[in-house]
Amino acid sequence: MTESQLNSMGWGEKWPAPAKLNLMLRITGRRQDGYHLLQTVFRFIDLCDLISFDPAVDGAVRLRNPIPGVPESEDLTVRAANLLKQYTGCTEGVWIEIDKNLPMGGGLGGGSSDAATTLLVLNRLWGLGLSLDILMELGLRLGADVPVFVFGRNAWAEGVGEKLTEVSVPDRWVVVIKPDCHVNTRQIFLADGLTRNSKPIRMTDFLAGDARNDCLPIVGELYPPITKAIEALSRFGEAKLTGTGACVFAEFDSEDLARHAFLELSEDWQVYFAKGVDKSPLHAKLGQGTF
Ligand SMILES: C[C@](O)(CO)[C@H](O)COP(=O)(O)OP(=O)(O)OC[C@H]1O[C@@H](n2ccc(N)nc2=O)[C@H](O)[C@@H]1O
Ligand SMILES: Nc1ncnc2c1ncn2[C@@H]1O[C@H](COP(=O)(O)OP(=O)(O)OP(=O)(O)O)[C@@H](O)[C@H]1O
Repeated sequence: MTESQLNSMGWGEKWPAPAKLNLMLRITGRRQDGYHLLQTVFRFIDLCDLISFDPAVDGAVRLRNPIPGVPESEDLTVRAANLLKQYTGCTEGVWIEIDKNLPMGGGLGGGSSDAATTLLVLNRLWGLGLSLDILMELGLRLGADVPVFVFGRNAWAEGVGEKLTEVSVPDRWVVVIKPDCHVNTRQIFLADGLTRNSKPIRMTDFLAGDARNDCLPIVGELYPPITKAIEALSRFGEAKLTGTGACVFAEFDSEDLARHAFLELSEDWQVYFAKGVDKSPLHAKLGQGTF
């Protein structure tokens, strides 16, 4: 096949892997296997990693640019591609290249989103014909945040984050601070002082303003830079923690106010400026066709 034929199929193209924010997060219980039952609202933003795929003739799954500190076989894109091969018996190989823009250990779900993009795009490029439901189920085996990135719409989530209902949240501009620390999600979920018995709420309660994150007290205690970032962002808007952190964010109705906050905070912090979107940029690029 010629290079232009391969490109027209989507090989060699850059596919987005967007970030998510948790607009609220309640921990309502714990399963026998230790995983926590949550209620959360996932909101997509337009900050993205970019991932490209090229055919590999030897049938292996390989990374062109492994992420420092993450062994190639543990990278979530490699695990996602190998899971697809194992599940379907597909014998194809692939070279994966990740332009990493999303901070790691930030609560923006970067690794999970990279995995979801790999599942969806290779399903298309390898012609596997798996449904969105099956891809979400495979995604859940890789991490609790992967299914929503396969789902591709802002969502109210329950279970460990895999029971998803599409929701409409207001269009907003977003400023995100990445404090200078990495939060280990597992450590937070194992912490003694973590609230694990929040009363479940309904979507209408969230829309009426009940939007706390149960991880914040313990995360703030363990990571002082996150408390400082919340204080700094609170000068401009309602500052919240996404997931287990480390990132904190505020939403703005006005682009000008968001830009003002972004510029002021940029002097002292690693800051990102983003726009909330209803649909994952990956799904927008994949279009309506079969997955
Ligand atoms: C905090 C959130 O980001 C909210 O969206 C997610 O719940 C975390 O999702 P994730 O990073 O994909 O998490 P995983 O990679 O599945 O799990 C990391 C570790 O966090 C703990 N974990 C995670 C999710 C969950 N609902 N309960 C848990 O107890 C488990 O100990 C697990 O070993
Ligand atoms: N492609 C990848 N990109 C980023 N991290 C990866 C990747 N593959 C594996 N990882 C591992 O996953 C860990 C968590 O990374 P990630 O960026 O998803 O964190 P996060 O934003 O806190 O995610 P979450 O909100 O889902 O908890 C990293 O520290 C790294 O060890």
